[in-house]
Amino acid sequence: MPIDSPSTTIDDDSNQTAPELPPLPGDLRDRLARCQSLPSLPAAAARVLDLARTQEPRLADFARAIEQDPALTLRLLSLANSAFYARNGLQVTTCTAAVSRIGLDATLAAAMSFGLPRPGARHILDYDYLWQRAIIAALAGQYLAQRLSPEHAGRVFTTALVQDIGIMALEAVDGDAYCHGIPGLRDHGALIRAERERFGCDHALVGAWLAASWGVPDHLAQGIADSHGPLEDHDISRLCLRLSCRIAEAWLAPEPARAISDLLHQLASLDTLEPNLLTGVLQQLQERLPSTARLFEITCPPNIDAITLLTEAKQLLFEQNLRISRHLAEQQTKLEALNASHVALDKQTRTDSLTGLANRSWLEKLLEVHFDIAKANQQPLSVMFIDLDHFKRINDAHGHRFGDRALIHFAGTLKRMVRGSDIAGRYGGEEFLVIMPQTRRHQAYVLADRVRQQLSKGPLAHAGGKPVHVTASIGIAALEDDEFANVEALVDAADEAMYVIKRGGRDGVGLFHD
Ligand SMILES: Nc1nc2c(ncn2[C@@H]2O[C@H](COP(=O)(O)OP(=O)(O)OP(=O)(O)O)[C@@H](O)[C@H]2O)c(=O)[nH]1
Repeated sequence: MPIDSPSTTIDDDSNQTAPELPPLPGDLRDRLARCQSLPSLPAAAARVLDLARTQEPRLADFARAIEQDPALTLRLLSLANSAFYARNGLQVTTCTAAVSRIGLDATLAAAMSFGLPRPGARHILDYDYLWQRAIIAALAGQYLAQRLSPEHAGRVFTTALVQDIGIMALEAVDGDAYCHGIPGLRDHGALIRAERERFGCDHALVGAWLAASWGVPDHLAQGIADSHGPLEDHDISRLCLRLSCRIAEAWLAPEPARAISDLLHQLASLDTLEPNLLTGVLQQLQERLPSTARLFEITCPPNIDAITLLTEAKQLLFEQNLRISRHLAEQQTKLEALNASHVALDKQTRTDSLTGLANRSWLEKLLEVHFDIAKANQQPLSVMFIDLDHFKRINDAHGHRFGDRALIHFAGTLKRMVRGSDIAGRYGGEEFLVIMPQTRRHQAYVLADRVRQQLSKGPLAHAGGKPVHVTASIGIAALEDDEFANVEALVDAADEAMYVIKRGGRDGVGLFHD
């Protein structure tokens, strides 16, 4: 029920059973129960609450209960005659008319807040700040709820107004120790953390316990207990309440524009809220805070121009986003550089450092993959095992470095001769392996013989101006008849075919099986 629409019920669903409140830590509950100076309700407010709990409360009964307390009556009359409620300009003079005009939720809120401790010398805590926070949250929450869930606007107003009564209770129970043990009231997040560390729970739960002990409707106590939850909540009245205290904190922050910009940033990720809603809330606060502060007899919170505040906040948010995207771009560049070095590193671990061909472990990994593919798709796959002949003699005759150059030269020749889909690698020493996917043994044979002929055609290198010829023994095995259980068997077969050639006099190509 919105605060400005009179009704004789507190809230449409106020009689629904709310979930039970989480229990207070045992020792704190005992201390609260023993404490003589907890905030209490004036008798008139207690009677208003009693009436609110009855099945069908009547307007006249409320008015009679309030009339018992002249100060509360005066407060209600001024509320009903304030600019917000007296839109038609007519003044009300009786309690019944006042209750009828402002609605029962606002009546309840006024009655409850009337009994709460006021700013004064007795308190160490900044009660001015607490009260300012309370009325800003109440107005903000009410505005939000009127737009998002009008039937809950009254409830949100009342709950937001009294959501921090737990702070008053903790001050009463723990005195100076509490006031000096907390980091102040202005950073609510830090306050909550300090309370949880000190008492095992925060003031929201204590406030809910206190409100329940006054006999408030269950939903009100539950609302107080829920008030510190995250903004990501699809329950609209909870969201309005939680957002209301964040708005209050931002309005009262030393740098409101920065605080609102942080809030805008948080709201950007919520799909439940339209960003423009915040503009309306801030304008509403600017308009209504002075009169509401007068009604509650507290110092008026700073008068901030809503439009300027939002413009500054959006500018700060824009600058912050710009900083974030610059930072992201820098991170991205770093990541790319890291990836590039990783790729380079990875390439190093895959290639043979002398020839630049695939090394043995990479060859084996690739062969595993091609072997599985060929088996699964019943495709041919051939491997060629090449062993250069009498290589020891080359090294012995011309030196190891010359041998190295010969190996590099052969690797280059081999790479140029194989197809793009083939993989040529150095298996070890003067041994090379070529993997030929989708290649039948007779096709592999043609390539192998071409390699052999290429070696015999021209010298592999020159030593002292003289050509140095190298021949090769080549063995081929093919996965055509499904006879090889694994890659090792296939490579062994090619190796065996190569050895047949070696034993037969070298410089030739042999097929496994032949
Ligand atoms: N220069 C050079 N020589 C290598 C390298 N790896 C292996 N070798 C040499 O290759 C030769 C292989 O000798 P063997 O296994 O006896 O075979 P081979 O002399 O080629 O004779 P067959 O294989 O029987 O024809 C050895 O002398 C190795 O030192 C290398 O990276 N660089």
